[in-house]
Amino acid sequence: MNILTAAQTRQLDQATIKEQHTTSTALMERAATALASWLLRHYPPQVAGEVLLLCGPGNNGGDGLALARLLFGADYAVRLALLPADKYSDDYQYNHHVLPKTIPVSELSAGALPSIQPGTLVVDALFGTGLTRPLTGQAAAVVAHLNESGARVVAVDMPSGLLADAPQPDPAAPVVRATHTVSFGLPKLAFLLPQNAEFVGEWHVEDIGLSANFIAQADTPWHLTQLPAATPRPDVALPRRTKFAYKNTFGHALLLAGSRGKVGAAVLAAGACLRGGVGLLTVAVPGCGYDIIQTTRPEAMCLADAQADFISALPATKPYQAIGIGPGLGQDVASRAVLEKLLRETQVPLVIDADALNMLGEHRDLLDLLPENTVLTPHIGEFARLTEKTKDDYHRLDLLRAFAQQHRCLVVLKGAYTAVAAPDGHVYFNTTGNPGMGTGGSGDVLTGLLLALRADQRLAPLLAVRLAVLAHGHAGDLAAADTGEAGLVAGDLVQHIGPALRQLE
Ligand SMILES: NC(=O)C1=CN([C@@H]2O[C@H](COP(=O)(O)OP(=O)(O)OC[C@H]3O[C@@H](n4cnc5c(N)ncnc54)[C@H](OP(=O)(O)O)[C@@H]3O)[C@@H](O)[C@H]2O)[C@H](O)CC1
Ligand SMILES: [K+]
Repeated sequence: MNILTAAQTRQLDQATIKEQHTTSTALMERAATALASWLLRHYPPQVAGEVLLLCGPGNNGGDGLALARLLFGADYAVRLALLPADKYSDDYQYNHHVLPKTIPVSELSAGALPSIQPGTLVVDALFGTGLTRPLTGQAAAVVAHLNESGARVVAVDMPSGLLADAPQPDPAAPVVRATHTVSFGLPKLAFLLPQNAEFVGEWHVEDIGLSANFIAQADTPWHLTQLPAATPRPDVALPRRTKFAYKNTFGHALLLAGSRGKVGAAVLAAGACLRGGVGLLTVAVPGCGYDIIQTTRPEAMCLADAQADFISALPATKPYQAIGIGPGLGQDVASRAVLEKLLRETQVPLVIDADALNMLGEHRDLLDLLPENTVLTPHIGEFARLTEKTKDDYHRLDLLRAFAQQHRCLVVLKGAYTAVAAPDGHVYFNTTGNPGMGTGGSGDVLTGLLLALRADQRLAPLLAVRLAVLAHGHAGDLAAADTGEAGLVAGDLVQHIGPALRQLE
């Protein structure tokens, strides 16, 4: 699924109107109907109490006016407060004209701020994708008043004051802190960035029949990776295994991992690789890890390094279709020499994680040795060590795209919406997973899963990476359903990889 800019959503409206021979007024009615049905599901009249709708002068406000009419018809207690402006959109004026006369309407003029009780449910229909500059004056005063009220806020399309696809020019300008943001057709880029979470709240997307063709062919570097069942046009799926598939199809992977006190990372990554469907797995660990791997992962073959505490030698890399290095590796200079030798010696698909990433960060010259389509899996801190300190999440996305293009690699930037950047600069935001996965070893599991799918000879590099990230998050969601988010441990992820992958077929 593509993610569009604010400007593209306006073109999407026009494309929909033309393609479906409908009108903007009818499209607004679809939006309002979707909003009303969302509210009926999440805040039915007896739960909502009084609903106060704050409406701006454009089509965001128009959505609010149309919604007020529908809620009023559904027996909600509705009150309106309108922001005065020197011009109003046509669809705003239409919905203002057809508003039931018995709905109380006040004006958000200078000094007259609406009374908002903590129990009031506020609908923020002040500004949406038409916002072009920071809020000032009366609009800013209303938003500040709303944020202080402690009321539950449902934002229409965007929390007012936030731009859909760019950083705030004035961080001091007020932005609505919404409990929920309900948008149409597809999420905005702003919804996927951690710095905006306090304003967006929990985001939802309602289908209002917007032109799927326009969305599909829109020119954008931003995309979503969704479960096949979650989208009418799945663009990632795991091919089913044919009867005559055999071990070589699914590859022989080598995992270089572990050091004294961190052999568990190797155990977790190995387990994930095996559960991820790899044909054969060989795990190279320091001497201290040999018995541990052989005992905990009998399905894997094991190579013990001559050194007891860390990996000091690179095994022969020829027999493998993919090689992973990093989980629990430690920072010993001998292990760094192994990484450098691996980079110099092989063109086999690589997955580089954790300590091995930090080694690349400290020795940037090694980046020039990365084979094409190498997979790097930094979290935000590791990415900063690979590039530079970033001023905000948008700047980090620019750096991410530039890095992937410069080094022709696939970068998995781990976070709430893990972003996969491809060598062509396109970015795919993952939509599965939960905060319970912020637990030790979760990254080791992802590395193992990435290694398994990169060893799968049927999968192109980008598809393998998107599927691994999707399955990892989905395994986390399946596991959290059993253990709860707090109780989730990385081993639970390994246990749920099989069921997660089955839902991607
Ligand atoms: N397909 C869809 O997603 C649909 C979306 N709909 C809704 O339409 C809005 C977008 O409506 P639009 O009229 O383009 O703009 P807004 O309502 O967001 O803003 C209204 C005007 O406010 C002015 N503006 C911009 N920034 C500020 C500011 N900081 N302070 C004051 N005023 C501001 C701006 O006009 P200017 O000429 O002053 O720039 C805006 O035009 C979308 O969000 C959805 O809610 C459709 O209803 C259904 C389909
Ligand atoms: K809004």
